[in-house]
Amino acid sequence: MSRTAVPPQFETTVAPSDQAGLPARNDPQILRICRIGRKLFNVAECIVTFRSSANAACSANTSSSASADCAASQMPGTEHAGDEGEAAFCLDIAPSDEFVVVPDASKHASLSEHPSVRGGPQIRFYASHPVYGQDRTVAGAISLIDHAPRAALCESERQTLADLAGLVERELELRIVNASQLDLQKKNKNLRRRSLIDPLLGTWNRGAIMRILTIEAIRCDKLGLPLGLIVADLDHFKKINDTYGHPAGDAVLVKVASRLRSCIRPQEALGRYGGEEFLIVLPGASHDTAMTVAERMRLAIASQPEVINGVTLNLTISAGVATSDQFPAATTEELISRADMALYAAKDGGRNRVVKAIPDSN
Ligand SMILES: Nc1nc2c(ncn2[C@@H]2O[C@H](COP(=O)(O)OP(=O)(O)OP(=O)(O)O)[C@@H](O)[C@H]2O)c(=O)[nH]1
Repeated sequence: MSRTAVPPQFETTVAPSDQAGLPARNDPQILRICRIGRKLFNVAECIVTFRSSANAACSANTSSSASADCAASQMPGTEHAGDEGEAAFCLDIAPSDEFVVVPDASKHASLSEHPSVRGGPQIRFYASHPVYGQDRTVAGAISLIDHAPRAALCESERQTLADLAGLVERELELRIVNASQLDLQKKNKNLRRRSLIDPLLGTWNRGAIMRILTIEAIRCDKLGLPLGLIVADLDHFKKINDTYGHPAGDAVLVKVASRLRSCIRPQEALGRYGGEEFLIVLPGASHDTAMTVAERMRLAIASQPEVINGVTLNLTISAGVATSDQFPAATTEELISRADMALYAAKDGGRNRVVKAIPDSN
């Protein structure tokens, strides 16, 4: 439906504003202020309207329907005939940077032509105070509407309307603070996550897997559960780098990490302990279980060649296993050292094998 042009003194000057933090339509806090305004002034309607970045559509001289693009809060339960309702009337009138009062719109030179004055809700009295955003530009307005003519507002009434506008401004400020706090929390979370993840492999990095190991060791100890550790290392990886280049070596590491990850359960953790060395933490895993997982990992790598840049590579890993049920008095560092020693034994033994840590014989 085409809209009646509003008089120049009420014309919306289109200035796209930042919408972040603008209250939603029928925001409960803004509605509360509207209810207070309605009661205080004993008027039919108290309406808060905001400019949105879609305000181009709110321009008085466009023919498109604008109210859907602009936020308007009003008392619930009031009747509106589409664009001819009170909210649409307020949205038609630009949030001026001055206090505006029209005692009888039907006698106003240009507003008398507005469809909401000539017919529809029969608007007569109209008063409005600007609402400022954080940048001190006009963000919207708080308006009073009545269906009978009224006297212009006295000084103290103007002050009351200005105070209500101040409350709306406070709500806007709160929303902006809340929005930036949420944004900050999200960024912090992402940063924290990034600081724990290996950027190449997407596994836990060394710091993170060590923390997981410490936490799980304490938890398992409290629950009387064993804790299993696997240290796994790619065999002859230097040769791959030297033959096919570092990027191909990186691609191999990514594939190996992915295969290793497929061998563990969600409560177990895979971390990059060094260049091509992985540490796997298995909470609740006994010696036998940890050996089974390590053997599953070895097979997952060795059973099928990997194709990198069109080159087929037969990969293998060696692994050392140590568990707390084997070494009940060991610290986490000692357990890692035991698993490491077993890994060296696997390398010495010819690679592509799993070796368990041997308790001292005395
Ligand atoms: N492409 C790539 N190579 C890495 C990365 N980190 C470490 N390396 C390489 O991994 C290789 C490890 O070599 P070595 O320690 O001799 O181990 P290896 O050749 O696998 O021999 P064994 O472990 O004894 O079987 C070195 O060439 C490192 O440069 C990485 O992130 N990307």
